[in-house]
Amino acid sequence: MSLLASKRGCHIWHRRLRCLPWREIPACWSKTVTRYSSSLQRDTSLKNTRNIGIIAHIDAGKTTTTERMLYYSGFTRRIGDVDDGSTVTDFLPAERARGITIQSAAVTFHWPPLGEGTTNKTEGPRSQTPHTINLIDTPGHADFTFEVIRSLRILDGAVCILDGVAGVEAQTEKVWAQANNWSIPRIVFVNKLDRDGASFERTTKEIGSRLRGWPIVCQIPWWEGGKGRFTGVGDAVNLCALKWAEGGDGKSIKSFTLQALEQEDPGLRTELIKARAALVEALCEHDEELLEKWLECNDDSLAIPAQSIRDSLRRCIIDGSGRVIPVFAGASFRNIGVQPLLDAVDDLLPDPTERPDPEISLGSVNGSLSDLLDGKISIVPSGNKHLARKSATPKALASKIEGCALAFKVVNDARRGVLVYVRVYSGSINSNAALWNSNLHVTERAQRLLQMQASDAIEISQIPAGQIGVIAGLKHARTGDTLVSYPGVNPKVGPPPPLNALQLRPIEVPPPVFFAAVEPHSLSEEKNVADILAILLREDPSLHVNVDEESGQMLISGMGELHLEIARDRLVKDFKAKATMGNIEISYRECVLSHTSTHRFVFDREVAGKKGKAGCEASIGPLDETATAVDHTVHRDGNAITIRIITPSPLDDSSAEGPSTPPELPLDLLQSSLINGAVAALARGPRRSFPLHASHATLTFDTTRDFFGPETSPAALSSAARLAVQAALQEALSKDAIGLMEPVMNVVISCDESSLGAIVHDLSSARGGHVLSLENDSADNQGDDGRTIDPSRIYAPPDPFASSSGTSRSAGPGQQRHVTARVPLKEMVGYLKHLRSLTGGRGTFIMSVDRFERLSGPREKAV
Ligand SMILES: Nc1nc2c(ncn2[C@@H]2O[C@H](COP(=O)(O)OP(=O)(O)OP(=O)(O)O)[C@@H](O)[C@H]2O)c(=O)[nH]1
Repeated sequence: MSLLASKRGCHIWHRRLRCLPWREIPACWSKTVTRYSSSLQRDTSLKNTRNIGIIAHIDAGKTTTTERMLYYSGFTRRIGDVDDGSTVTDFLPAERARGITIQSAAVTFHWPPLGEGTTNKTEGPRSQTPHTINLIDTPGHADFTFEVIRSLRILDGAVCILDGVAGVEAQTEKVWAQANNWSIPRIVFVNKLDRDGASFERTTKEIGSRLRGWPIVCQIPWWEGGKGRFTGVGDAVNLCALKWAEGGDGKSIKSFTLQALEQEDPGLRTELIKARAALVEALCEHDEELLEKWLECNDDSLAIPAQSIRDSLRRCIIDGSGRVIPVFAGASFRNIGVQPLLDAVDDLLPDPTERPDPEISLGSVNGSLSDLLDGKISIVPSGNKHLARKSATPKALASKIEGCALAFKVVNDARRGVLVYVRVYSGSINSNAALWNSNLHVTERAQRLLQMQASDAIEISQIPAGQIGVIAGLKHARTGDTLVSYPGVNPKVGPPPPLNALQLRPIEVPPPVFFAAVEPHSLSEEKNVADILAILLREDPSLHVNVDEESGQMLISGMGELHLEIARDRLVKDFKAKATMGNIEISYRECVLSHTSTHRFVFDREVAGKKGKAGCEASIGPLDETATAVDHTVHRDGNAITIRIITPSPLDDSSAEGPSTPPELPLDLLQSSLINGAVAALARGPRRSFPLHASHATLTFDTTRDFFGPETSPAALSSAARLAVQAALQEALSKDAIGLMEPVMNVVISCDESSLGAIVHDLSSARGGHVLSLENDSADNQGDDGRTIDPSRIYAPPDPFASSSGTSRSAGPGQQRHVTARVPLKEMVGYLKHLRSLTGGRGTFIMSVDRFERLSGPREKAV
């Protein structure tokens, strides 16, 4: 019924304007289809799968665009609205209340919708075949950058949405650079072109100057009559223009050929021909194949088939270097431009098989997953006599890996419990498989596998390599953990070492710089609050919780004020914990200024009704980054911990490397127990209870002296290590050798030339900052790989409103400047308000932790 109605509406629209027949517009752009269900056969072919993310600055329109994508794909029956809190992807109450995306939501849909398009086509646009699109919506606020990075590493491609008014913003640059690091192929969508002050030309030039790649304009905006309402786009790839019906749901679109444009809008036609020439010329600079085609066509850029251009665009972006950036235009809020953008996702972005092999780490060994599976990485540890004797080859050991997946998101679902989103990298994860968590060293069963559609789910039996899915029922897995299916092993010990330490695409969690105390309202509520915090930590590993051993006080720390405010909302409003969160304060650090003597501690106490006894010796000093690591050294939270195990000289096996520990105390268990104890001691400094930083603890365990048979349990070892390190810290305190450190931020401020002086003065005089650089958009822009982007060589259609609205920012007082500075975090608290007043509301900034710096005398007193 709705299908008929929508078609009829379109026909009327076509007749009235005497343009092209209905069939010229891809059917999928306008039909309403029913949502797919588990009974429908899903196209799981990897060639037709796109794992993509949407990245951008806060408020650029990611959620608004996603909602349209879901609507046009037939996934939803109405368009959700960010402003009235009815979106599908922002489904946490805190997200809906604030209108921002906090956690990236993953959603699967098809484009074109299933049942449409031609299947099994061997040539022509890929977008004529239904593709499974796994879409990850990522947050744009700087406090959640870590969430973006975590999502980025599992993506095969990304759509970067820019606000056509604000242009390229600081956060976009930051996420763009991260996407370069992960080599993610990208296309850009310039959104909000309906708004006053929008400038496609300026934004395109900024893409060149600030994102440091060559923008290739694939679509140009269509302003009604050249200067009127934003009504559609000119498509330089397919040589046509698309006009959206005013005020509709975006399904009524008229297509005009170049010929039809002669009558409809000759100005647009002329510009479209220019755009095609510029597109071909720019691509030919990067792609020999297209150059040959162009020569074959006698240098006639209009004669080159659209498919050749699509293929060339694909080739140019597939390496993920960002050197070529296809640019599309639209206004998703007005429902303009989203369907061709979806086509571009199918046509230009890669499928999982076209992506580079994921990197892995196995303890200290790094490599790629396929090298591991092909037996090219030596994984038989020389000290492991058992494996060596069985002459198990690396290939034989690795080939037993049935599936390997990365948990990229954990969500607590009110109905289904904790859901773990995974991307599978090899083999498959099967329902009910035993999964070894190589971060936590536990085995868990994948009780149920689901395909998520934002808040809806379909049960599936398998998640194959290349796909994204959800595992329900896991009790431990956290965001960022690697899960390995390795049948036939003891669930307690997992795959043979070092496979039990296999990590996919490991990333570092940045240090938290704000903290707040969490006070449960009653003693009986303590356990509940601790459980809820544990779920929040599983969801977001950039949150940290420390419980003070002595006072029992819980401290939660995170990346920014908003980050902790959201954690508080989740705790109190979503989970209904009876607890109060105290003021959000800066998380300073303590550091050890000189080396202490060694302190031995023998722990001898009953723990949970079991006797525990273990000894350990510890000393601590400042961290020397230049020193070469000896013994077993690990780095945790900015500190180093060295474990020395002293054993009687090896008796039986002179070829064995490393100390031979008592059989009931395997070396890795001994080391990890001691490390856990040291980490706990370093989490709370002796002077002001701030965590230690830049300190180096050395722990010695002498098996003849510190080992007491079965009583030396992991818990006793950790306690002995903690108390020995604490004793060393107390010595440092008594010698006045504990200093304070503060987080110093790397700040990038974007402002007009006219506010630059006031900002720089304020930063360096009032805030104790150091200005590092002052850039402008027209500066000589050299990319990381040394490529220089000359903005004057970038094609972009002229903006009809540029001169009248004064939006040009290329020269004069309106020119955009970017101030990079290092400023203590303390001086940046509440800075946005101040910046707004200095810049008449136009300035924006982003910041990230640069380092911790020792506080000087007067600043120390102010803490
Ligand atoms: N005029 C206009 N407004 C838009 C357009 N796209 C989005 N908006 C508005 O811009 C605001 C931000 O849109 P969102 O979709 O929430 O932006 P976002 O990028 O998801 O923001 P975060 O989730 O906070 O990162 C909302 O008020 C939208 O209605 C557009 O094309 N034109």
